[in-house]
Amino acid sequence: MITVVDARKNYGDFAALDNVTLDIPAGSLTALLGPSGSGKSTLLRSIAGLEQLDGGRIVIGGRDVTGVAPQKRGIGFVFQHYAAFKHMTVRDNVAFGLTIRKRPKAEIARKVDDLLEIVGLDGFQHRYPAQLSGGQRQRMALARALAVDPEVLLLDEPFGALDAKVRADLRQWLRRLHDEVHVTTVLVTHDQEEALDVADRIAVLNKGRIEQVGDPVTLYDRPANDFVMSFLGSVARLGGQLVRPHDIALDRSRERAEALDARVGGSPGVVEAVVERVVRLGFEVRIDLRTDSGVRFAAQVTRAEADALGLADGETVYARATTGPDAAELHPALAI
Ligand SMILES: Nc1ncnc2c1ncn2[C@@H]1O[C@H](COP(=O)(O)OP(=O)(O)OP(=O)(O)O)[C@@H](O)[C@H]1O
Repeated sequence: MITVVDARKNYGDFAALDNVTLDIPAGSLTALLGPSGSGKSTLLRSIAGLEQLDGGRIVIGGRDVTGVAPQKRGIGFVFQHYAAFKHMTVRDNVAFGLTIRKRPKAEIARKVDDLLEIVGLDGFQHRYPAQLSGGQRQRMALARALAVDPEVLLLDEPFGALDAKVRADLRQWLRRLHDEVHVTTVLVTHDQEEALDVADRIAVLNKGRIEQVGDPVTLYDRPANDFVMSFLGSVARLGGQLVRPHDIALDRSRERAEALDARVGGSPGVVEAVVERVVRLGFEVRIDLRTDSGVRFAAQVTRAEADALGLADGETVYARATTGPDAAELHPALAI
């Protein structure tokens, strides 16, 4: 378990961390998610001891490490841009932490072989970092960080420099690795899809403060505020209220829309809009809409629903939210 208590970090007058308190459970894979400049890296680097806090405490596994040097905190760290010794082979890079700790040669050899297998790099022992792809280098960096059996693994946008496909593959791989190795892992990312996909807990940061902490489903379904809601996925503003595009239903008849809407507590009401565009996204269909007053929003429906509506550009529809703030439990009843 990592506990951050009232952490403060200032750069001049600017509070990069503004009294952050956070518990990171042992064995979890926790994502620190937030926009650029929200303080994610500062928090991660403070846990690592690479930044000194101006106030507050960091406790790792029951030990207050606030004033402890980074190399004595029992952490492994992986950065966005791999930091490897270019003149050393993959094997020697992974072995580095063990070699400087003067561990017996046989133990090092066994451990490095095991780790290279876990990260899918067996057969690459004798290559140099320049002979690896970006994704392979990041996996090597992970093996190196894991070699010294850290209590905590800290990852700062480890896949940030890679292209989208490799990135998606590596996060699946990280999830499986974590299920195997179970080391308490903290991942910094600004990508909500990455956080929702890989983490079992997410802490959402904004302007040096924590907005909400929870598991992905809770954060997505019950965001604490508008910031968390918009940051965790696309949203539409319907009658002044934020609604997810797939929580909007469309009707051609105002009467029917109003009758169904009356059953949703706290709903923003029925909004008349004109179809600007119908975009087929495989199984789902996005319908771009515009109200009389020029407000644009999108609804996302299944293909079957879109076909039943038979919408074309320029037609008028009546939009309503299928979930309201006080009536989430009504949602299934409305799926008619
Ligand atoms: N050494 C520094 N000196 C001055 N300001 C800094 C320093 N390091 C970070 N900051 C500021 O602190 C704030 C938080 O930075 P941090 O790197 O933690 O953000 P982040 O959420 O990780 O953003 P990104 O996703 O862009 O890396 C930013 O406004 C940044 O400009």
